[in-house]
Amino acid sequence: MGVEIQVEQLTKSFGRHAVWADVSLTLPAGEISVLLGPSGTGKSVFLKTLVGLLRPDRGSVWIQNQDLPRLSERRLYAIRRLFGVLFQDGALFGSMNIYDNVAFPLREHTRMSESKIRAIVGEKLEMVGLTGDEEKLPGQISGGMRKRAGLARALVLDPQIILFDEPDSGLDPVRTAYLNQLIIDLNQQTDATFLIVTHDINTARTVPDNIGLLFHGKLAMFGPREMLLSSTEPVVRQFLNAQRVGPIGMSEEKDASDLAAEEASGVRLPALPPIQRQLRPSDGGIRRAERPPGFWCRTHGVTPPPGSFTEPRPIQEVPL
Ligand SMILES: Nc1ncnc2c1ncn2[C@@H]1O[C@H](COP(=O)(O)OP(=O)(O)OP(=O)(O)O)[C@@H](O)[C@H]1O
Repeated sequence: MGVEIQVEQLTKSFGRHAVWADVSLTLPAGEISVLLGPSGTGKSVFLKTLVGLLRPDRGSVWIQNQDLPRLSERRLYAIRRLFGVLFQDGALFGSMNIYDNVAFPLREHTRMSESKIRAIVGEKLEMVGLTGDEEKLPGQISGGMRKRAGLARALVLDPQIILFDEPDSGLDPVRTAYLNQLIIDLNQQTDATFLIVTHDINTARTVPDNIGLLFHGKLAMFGPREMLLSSTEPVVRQFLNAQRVGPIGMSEEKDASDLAAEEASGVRLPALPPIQRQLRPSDGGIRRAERPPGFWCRTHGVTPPPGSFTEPRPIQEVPL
């Protein structure tokens, strides 16, 4: 079972550059959360701060009653064992084949025998669909395969928290769809706590249990998927619907005159699109964190946009 992460008033800057301030949120144990935000708002910095690779200026990251930023290097090292991290490019060692890359954390952090290591590496490679590719070097496989190899490596120590930094960057829509299904299936199998940084709005709308949005140095909103997808808060609405009209401009925040001009021109955001059903495990089972479609809206008296939660239409086969 995954563990809860409680972030309180977290603040990070580099010199005079404030990245974000007073970020507070709880990543519920075993649930999938997505973190969104315009480029440069500090999503990767947030992941690195969670795992203790960067120290915040102030604030707390509570995991199992321990406040990460206050831990000694030795205790931090121990608690990092709870984490698996999938970095953007898979972060594989170019000179090692896929097998050795995936075996690396086991050889570094455990005293397991090579036969035990072989069993675990084989199991994780099978989970991500890379059985048979053990001997290949990272340079000999596609970007999508490198991501999956990076994921297998992130899984070998059976982490209770998995952080994904843009798992879908550089992938075509079909491979992104496969990866999203893999993420849902992995969450069902491991019950770990997932946090995914992504720019892919379709991923954000269909995969997570919770969504967070960083904007202009603050956490604009964090909460259940249906809460954000039905929100009319301007920043959330603009970002989750990938629109130009709204407070977010090309260089992050529009200035007052741009916003006033937009207002005067009478352009309005289009109606909220329907909320799609959340992606489900491929074996037809359920994830522990899964809720029935529309559950949050119903229990909070929110009327979802028309057409929400309808069953996807079966694809009609057209005779050639
Ligand atoms: N080690 C560092 N030293 C100084 N500044 C840094 C460091 N790491 C990140 N930054 C700065 O912090 C800001 C946030 O960077 P980050 O990579 O977290 O953004 P992001 O939201 O993940 O962006 P993108 O969506 O484009 O990947 C950027 O301005 C970046 O230059």
